Amino acid sequence: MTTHIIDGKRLADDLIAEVGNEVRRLAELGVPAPGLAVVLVGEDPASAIYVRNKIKRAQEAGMTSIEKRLPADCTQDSLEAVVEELNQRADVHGILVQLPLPKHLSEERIIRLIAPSKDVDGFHPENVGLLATGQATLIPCTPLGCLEMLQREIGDLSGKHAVIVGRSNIVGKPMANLLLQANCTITVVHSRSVNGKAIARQADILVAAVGVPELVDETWVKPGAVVIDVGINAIEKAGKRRLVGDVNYAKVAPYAKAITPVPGGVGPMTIACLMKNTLVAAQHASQSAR
Ligand SMILES: NC(=O)C1=CN([C@@H]2O[C@H](COP(=O)(O)OP(=O)(O)OC[C@H]3O[C@@H](n4cnc5c(N)ncnc54)[C@H](OP(=O)(O)O)[C@@H]3O)[C@@H](O)[C@H]2O)C=CC1
Ligand SMILES: Nc1nc(=O)c2c([nH]1)NC[C@@H]1CN(c3ccc(C(=O)N[C@@H](CCC(=O)O)C(=O)O)cc3)C=[N+]21
Repeated sequence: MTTHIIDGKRLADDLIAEVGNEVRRLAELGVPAPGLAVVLVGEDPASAIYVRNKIKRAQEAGMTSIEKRLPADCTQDSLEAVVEELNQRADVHGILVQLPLPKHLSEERIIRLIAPSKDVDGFHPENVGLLATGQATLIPCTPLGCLEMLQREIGDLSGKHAVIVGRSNIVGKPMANLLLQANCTITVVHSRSVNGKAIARQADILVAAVGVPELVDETWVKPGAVVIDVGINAIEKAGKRRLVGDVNYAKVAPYAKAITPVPGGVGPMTIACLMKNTLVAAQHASQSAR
């Protein structure tokens, strides 16, 4: 069996080029460039890299971007003031607050404060509810990127058994909702599941979003399954820092019909979907201004 390696980097480049074309088309009609604001609290180096990537990709797509940095020890009030200012700004169409926040800050309160129409992460309870009822326009970027890759790989997903390992609000739960809407049969496995591995082995589509480096090996995978590895874990190997997923790629790849690599899989698609969501938010803003 030859395994298809799903090239998330190339798909992301294509998607960003498409978004860029639409941004330029709108500019010719006099629609202002979509604006993305990224808020980063603290100095976490990994977060800083993602934020830099997001800003670079926004520029590639012809969007404006602004970065707001706050110190790790900032107050809840000062962070809320930043979000409120961004909510008011007409040139900002998308707001992303990089998570996780330092422990002393309330993520829930910050997410609720972001205007739902600018919530390009799709984390506001209003957008979560719209997703759950099949009415969403702003869908969480990571699950959206995974769905796009699955549809390109498989086509119609109807009737496929999808097992999602992980039930976080940012990946596992919205992934389950999206795949349910795509007519998959869904099972969600988490840390309290009994024999999650045996359940995973029944999957036609296996999505790993666990945050445990290389947890999923070949004993979790039915031969011929399509495997999506959401995990991004920095580990030390032979004295060097390296990124690995939640899937043991070398062990799983020979059995999978198709698999996403790390890096170069879900990560770049997440950022491309963020650009797509920012465009969608800007289009809505220009329609409601008319
Ligand atoms: N590529 C991208 O763009 C993104 C990548 N990520 C990466 O994806 C991974 C998951 O992120 P996120 O969802 O935020 O992580 P969380 O830590 O929020 O959630 C992890 C989930 O995995 C479950 N879990 C933990 N250990 C096991 C286990 N041994 N067996 C079964 N389930 C387990 C937890 O269960 P319980 O709920 O019971 O605790 C939890 O539901 C991370 O590696 C993260 O870095 C995240 C976001 C975007
Ligand atoms: N509000 C919020 N929204 C998020 O979407 C969000 C977040 N907070 N916090 C952190 C996680 C993580 N995340 C990644 C995005 C892109 C890559 C990415 O581009 N990865 C590249 C390589 C990156 C590298 O080399 O370090 C790849 O996998 O090929 C990774 C991880 C978004 N997240």
